[in-house]
Amino acid sequence: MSNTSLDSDPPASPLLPLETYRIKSLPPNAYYIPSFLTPQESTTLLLQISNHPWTSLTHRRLQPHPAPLTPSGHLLTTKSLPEYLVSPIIDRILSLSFTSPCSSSVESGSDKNGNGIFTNSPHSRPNHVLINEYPPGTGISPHEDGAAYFPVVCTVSLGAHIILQVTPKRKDTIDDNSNREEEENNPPKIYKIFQEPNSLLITTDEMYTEHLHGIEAVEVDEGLTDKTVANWELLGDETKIRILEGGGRVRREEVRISLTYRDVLKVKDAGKVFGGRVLGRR
Ligand SMILES: O=C(O)CCC(=O)C(=O)O
Ligand SMILES: [Fe+2]
Repeated sequence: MSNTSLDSDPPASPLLPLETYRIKSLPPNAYYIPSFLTPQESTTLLLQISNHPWTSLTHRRLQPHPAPLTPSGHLLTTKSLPEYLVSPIIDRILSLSFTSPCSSSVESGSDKNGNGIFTNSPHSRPNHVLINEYPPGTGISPHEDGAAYFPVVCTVSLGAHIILQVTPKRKDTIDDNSNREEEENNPPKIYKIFQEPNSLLITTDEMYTEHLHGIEAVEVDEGLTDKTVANWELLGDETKIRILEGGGRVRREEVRISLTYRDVLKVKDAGKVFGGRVLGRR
């Protein structure tokens, strides 16, 4: 007789309405969900990821699923996302709701067309996942994700913690000396978001369109306090204790892997692209 309680780890905590996870100290809008995946789910996912080929960049590696975007920002493929990237992550993302408790629909995704984070996106769900691998001491330069995507990014972190730095985009001040002076006197605010392993970070709206994000290429993150970490209140107790005991310094001891879920606006079915002519819209 099988006893599932013996061979599975405890289920992920029921998801609460999105508002519960809002990072209140940030411009609108960002949400941070600790323990979005269970340790067992994260181990299984890491194993699946390791079975697929990586594209190597200078300091890090990545996997675009189901395919890389074309230079013009199109998703051109006949494939859809593999099942291990859909369940449980997309099901759970779609079950997150702005209005009602969503614990009963966590696995079925039954709330997906209600009042969720992808309700107004063209495909009503993420259709692309970029997996990035960061060995300790590596990062990603400040950038914006741009117009190829619906402005919602859902990032799952695995392996090790990382600090995402978010900063308002500079206004165009090239010929404006007074603005330049003002910016020199008031350096732009840098927000730090501490991403624990197995967490989900959602950024959207002004956070997506008016800010740059990046990760410093360091082995030790420093200056972390309840004042400098934007999502301090949403962190687990163990993490807070680790930061406090380290005097605001935390070493990145392991490789961190992120899965970035987005809805690419323009999708073309590679099977319908013929002689350079697109016969189907999606
Ligand atoms: O790894 C991350 O958390 C950020 C990745 C990122 O910014 C991107 O893929 O555009
Ligand atoms: Fe990005």
